Amino acid sequence: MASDPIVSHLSAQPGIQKVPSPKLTLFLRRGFLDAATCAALVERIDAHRRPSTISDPNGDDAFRTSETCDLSAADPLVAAVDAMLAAFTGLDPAYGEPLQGQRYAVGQEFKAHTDYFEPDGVDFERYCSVAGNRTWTAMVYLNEPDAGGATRFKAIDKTIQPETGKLVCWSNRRPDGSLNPSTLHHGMKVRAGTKYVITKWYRERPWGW
Ligand SMILES: O=C(O)CCC(=O)C(=O)O
Ligand SMILES: [Fe+2]
Repeated sequence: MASDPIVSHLSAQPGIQKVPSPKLTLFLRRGFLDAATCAALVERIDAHRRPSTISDPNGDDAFRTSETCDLSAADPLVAAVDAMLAAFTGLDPAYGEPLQGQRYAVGQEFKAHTDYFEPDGVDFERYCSVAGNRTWTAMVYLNEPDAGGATRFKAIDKTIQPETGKLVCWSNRRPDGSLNPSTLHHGMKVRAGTKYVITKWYRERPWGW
């Protein structure tokens, strides 16, 4: 099979680490953002947060208990970070959803989920009719909570610890293009301190704004 150009692009980036797994295409890059940029993003998240939501509600009101911040693309810092993510991943910025921040206080989490939308889910049309499903996820930890808050990929038994500025990115699809359930991941409960991340999701087609 022809190699995925995004995987080739990512593999060539300085400082990149590929997590060895036949099940999942997952990369890490420590120090992707510097501490000052992370701190500036944390300030924005603190100022503009709202309760996080989920698609395809499953009856568990405690499934995602964090708060979310829609970061403004008109903010030069946000635009610069967005451009860095596109350049680093090789993904077309036109295919990206608006950058979001997530904040987890003690006890908050995002239980095991996949970032793609289930094609047979009630919310599929609503979220995917224009831009298609999510292809790649890029996430950057903005700080280090005092305890807890790791991201766990159960299917490959890999737990990633938050570290200021560390980028995690993965394909939500298998090499043949099918949705990959092995991307199941859990933003684990923060036990002490507060956790901040930014998340960027890319789609199959342009986002449309
Ligand atoms: O906070 C984390 O570690 C994971 C966040 C996540 O999976 C998401 O926002 O989709
Ligand atoms: Fe996720």
